[in-house]
Amino acid sequence: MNNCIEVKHLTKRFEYYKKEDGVKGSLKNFFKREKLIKESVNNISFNIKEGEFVGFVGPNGAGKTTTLKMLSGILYPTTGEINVLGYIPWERNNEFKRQFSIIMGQKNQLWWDLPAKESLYLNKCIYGIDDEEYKETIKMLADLMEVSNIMDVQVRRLSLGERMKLEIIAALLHKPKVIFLDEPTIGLDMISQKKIRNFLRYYNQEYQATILLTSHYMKDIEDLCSRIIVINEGEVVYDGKSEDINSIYYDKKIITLKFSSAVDKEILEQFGIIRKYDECEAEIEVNKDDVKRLLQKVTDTMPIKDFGLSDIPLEEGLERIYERQ
Ligand SMILES: Nc1ncnc2c1ncn2[C@@H]1O[C@H](COP(=O)(O)OP(=O)(O)OP(=O)(O)O)[C@@H](O)[C@H]1O
Repeated sequence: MNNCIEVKHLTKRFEYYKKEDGVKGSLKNFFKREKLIKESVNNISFNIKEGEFVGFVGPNGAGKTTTLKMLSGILYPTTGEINVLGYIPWERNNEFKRQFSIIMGQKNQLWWDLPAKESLYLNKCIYGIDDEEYKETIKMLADLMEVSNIMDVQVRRLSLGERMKLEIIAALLHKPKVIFLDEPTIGLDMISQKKIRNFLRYYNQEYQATILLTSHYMKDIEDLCSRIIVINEGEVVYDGKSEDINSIYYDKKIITLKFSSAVDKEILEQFGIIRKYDECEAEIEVNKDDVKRLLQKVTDTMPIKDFGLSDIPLEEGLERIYERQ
């Protein structure tokens, strides 16, 4: 498959001035300003193939949004090259604009005082979508997101989740081939997050859309992205399969136990590493091969009310990657 996004040695350096406190400080700044430089993105390179769904993760301030803004042409890079669908994003070619979308969970594109359907209609006109196609697409997207009944409601009256679903519909009306998603599920409840995840999965598969997703919710990344690019302090520190992030833990599992009466921590320690303990509840890290034998022993000898088995959370592998830097 062809590369749809190519990034080579991309760097973004922001220059700004130190602001001193108070009136005296402002006066001083007026005559002599101290220039500061922030290297938000530092020499990153990666390629993304057509139809890939890639997670772009990193701690706060790592450079994710800055990169997405450069990929969509909102910001110029300081140095480096970007090619998206054969276009240089900051040249803002009209053909390019018709083929991508950027959705930012913290920014609105819908008009606050109008019903959502009017903002959607505005996008129809901007993108020159014909009437029949518009009707069909709106119906299909609104049904999938279950928002047909709120199209007439003024945007300011909608809940955060409802608004986000409509923001996504507005951004996808022109059926973009490339989508940059910056925290689309931020602040949403679990049900809305799941609905949006299902929708994005469907859209990616149905239209072979290429999607680059940033999210601090690891469930979004785990559920949707087979590849993850990790950025930290402006540098790419991992680019590979999501499942390999926790490869160091490949032989580990977590057993969660709930007891009907208190169990001593010392007794549990013989089974593995205690990750959490609270008299009637415990989480123990164990070797995969021992799970069956340990569960048998635990159920035979302890007042078990409930138990569960899970993998080591993705966050832990990511933390190790951040710390390694
Ligand atoms: N216009 C600007 N001027 C100066 N510094 C900036 C500017 N925009 C961003 N930065 C800095 O660049 C760094 C990267 O910011 P960016 O928004 O890309 O991070 P992020 O990875 O998206 O973080 P978060 O997860 O918190 O959204 C931050 O330290 C930020 O303060």
